[in-house]
Amino acid sequence: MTVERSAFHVDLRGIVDVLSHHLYSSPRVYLRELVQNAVDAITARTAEEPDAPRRVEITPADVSDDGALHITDTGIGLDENGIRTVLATIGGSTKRDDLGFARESFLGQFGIGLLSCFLVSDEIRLLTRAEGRPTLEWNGSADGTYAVRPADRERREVGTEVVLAGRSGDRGLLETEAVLELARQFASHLPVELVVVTTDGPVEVAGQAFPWESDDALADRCEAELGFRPLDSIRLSEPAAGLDGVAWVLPSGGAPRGRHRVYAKRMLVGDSDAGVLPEWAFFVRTVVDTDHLRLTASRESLHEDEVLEETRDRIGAQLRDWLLDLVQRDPERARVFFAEHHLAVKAMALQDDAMLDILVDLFEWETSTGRSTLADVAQVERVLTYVTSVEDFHQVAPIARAQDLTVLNAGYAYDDRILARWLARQPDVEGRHLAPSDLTTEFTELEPQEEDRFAALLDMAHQVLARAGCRPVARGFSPTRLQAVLLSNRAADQQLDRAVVLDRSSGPWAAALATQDRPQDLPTFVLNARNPALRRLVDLGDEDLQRAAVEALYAQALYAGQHPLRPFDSALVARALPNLIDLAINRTAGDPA
Ligand SMILES: Nc1ncnc2c1ncn2[C@@H]1O[C@H](COP(=O)(O)OP(=O)(O)OP(=O)(O)O)[C@@H](O)[C@H]1O
Repeated sequence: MTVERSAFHVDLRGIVDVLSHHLYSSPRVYLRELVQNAVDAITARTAEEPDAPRRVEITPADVSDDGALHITDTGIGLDENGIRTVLATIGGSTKRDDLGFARESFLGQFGIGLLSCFLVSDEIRLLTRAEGRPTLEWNGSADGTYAVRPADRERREVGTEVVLAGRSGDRGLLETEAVLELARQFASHLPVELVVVTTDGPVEVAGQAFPWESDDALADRCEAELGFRPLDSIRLSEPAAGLDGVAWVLPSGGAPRGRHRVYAKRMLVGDSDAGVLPEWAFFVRTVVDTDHLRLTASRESLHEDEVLEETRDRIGAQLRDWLLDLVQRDPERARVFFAEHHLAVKAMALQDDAMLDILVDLFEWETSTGRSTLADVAQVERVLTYVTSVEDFHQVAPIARAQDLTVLNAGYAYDDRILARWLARQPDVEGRHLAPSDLTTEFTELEPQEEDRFAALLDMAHQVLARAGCRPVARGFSPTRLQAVLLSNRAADQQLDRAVVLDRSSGPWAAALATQDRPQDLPTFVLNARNPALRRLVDLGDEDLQRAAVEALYAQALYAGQHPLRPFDSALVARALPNLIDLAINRTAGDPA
């Protein structure tokens, strides 16, 4: 039996629906697709006829006589055979070679771009004339039908005109304001003459130079294009990807400013970095143009392949080289860069030894004895003691400081991995990871008699610190010269309340106590009942002095643990020491007020 083969029927509405909802991010892309087809047609024509005009003209729907958008080009045009092969076939394109590979010189290749016009219009009319041929009209409808016939009027010039009638009540994207905005966004760097006809006359849109092609200073161009003054401008070039560009270093590491601009053959791809940058390079904003990197079918991003991966690595190397050079050339600016962008530098240092060396020499880490570079710490300490969480650092810093021990805070992103990498390369330095319990296990409960002795001071602390959101308690701990510490809730629970919690978890009151609200998130302010000065303060019973002292002790505990200050804390820290000094002077002068 012979099997009859049939052609697929295509539900064009279904395809347009897929395009609009799953391929393109917005119907706005219709204009980019039309301009891109016009430019490709001009490229094809000028390959054979170098002196042919290179002109595209767009007449928005609100300006034209017939209320439709017109886009006219001086490109190669299509003959009847061309129309029937490419415009009658979804996926048909003249921009692939005989083996089906995309031709380098064209922006298009997939044979679907024209369909994006159905996102804004139910009908596409195309009038086209190839060299030495009559003008033909192709009429495509969103219901999936099309017709080809000789045009009513002959085009004078070789080229193509596409006409979009739009949809009634929904022509906004075809009108002047949107057309100008879209043309400027996508096409301002295209190497053709592109004119938008407006009621005020023609507006020239394309032909603009990229920042690296113009005579303006790159920093000025950054301000004009992306809206910030960069810390530095880095020229990027990667011939294998036909890539040229500039990376502008953000002046601060805070909220992202400006967006990237990635162009392919001078047409805007999008405002993400499109995979051109390594993920650690979040300290730059780039404008790049690539000739060889492949686009995805939506043309809104670059195709992730080996060439893109290699390009990303090379661009990463260029950014690293810039920083290595900056350190030599302008150490002060390098320092500013480090202060703002240390996260990015740390991410780089994880992959790159030269960057790690720079980080070790320049980056100042938080330690219990002040800020210090790893290189400086290593000069005095053979054993590098560190903690791997910021919270742990707040717990151990005051105690370590009281014992003259330098503990490094490796609690921020990448820190522990960087330390491990660095230590692995330092035969003379040993790393010691410190758990808070290694330093702070000895908070002992007070005897009942001692508790009574401290009760009044604790009452005072409750009053003074009511708005500080902490729980004052008195315990005995070492070293005795440390007067008070502020422990976060987690550490406090682990170290102070274990006995209490155990008590509560058994016995007749256990169930009731288990449900009783405890101030779970409050840090604990622990006064050291063994400290001689505190014992005297308690015994003096001088309320004014106790109040001033409690504030100063709390301020000192905040500072020693390098806790972040909330508004209440800042106000308290600002007044605590002056109050104490006033009090001391008044007392010495014999004025008890
Ligand atoms: N302005 C034009 N001048 C000449 N030919 C055109 C024009 N517009 C479209 N064509 C022809 O129609 C074909 C299909 O266009 P379409 O935009 O759908 O796909 P493409 O540009 O080939 O690929 P892509 O989907 O990547 O854009 C093109 O390959 C080209 O041959």
